[in-house]
Amino acid sequence: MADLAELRANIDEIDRQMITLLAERFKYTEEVGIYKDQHGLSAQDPSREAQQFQKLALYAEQSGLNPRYAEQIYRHIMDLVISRHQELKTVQK
Ligand SMILES: O=C(O)C(=O)C[C@]1(C(=O)O)C=C[C@@H](O)C=C1
Repeated sequence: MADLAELRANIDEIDRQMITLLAERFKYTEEVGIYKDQHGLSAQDPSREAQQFQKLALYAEQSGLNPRYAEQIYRHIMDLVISRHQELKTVQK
């Protein structure tokens, strides 16, 4: 059994990688938000989300992650993205 410091070092490294990937994901969703604003599209796209949640559940199962955790984490991420897209739409032009 690894000691606590070793376990926490692994967690810290995963957190570093997750933040890097989240920053990258939010850069792309920012571009999507600008595109949606310019083309008069809704901030939220439920059919796209349904496809994503299906894939996320599969990835979670394949990785041994509780699919409900994946769903809750991504629901929160997407809600943040939707809020940002709504904000982009209300910016004075
Ligand atoms: O793909 C889009 O249309 C997005 O706005 C991105 C995103 C996402 O974070 O993946 C966010 C909100 C939408 O409801 C669907 C997906």
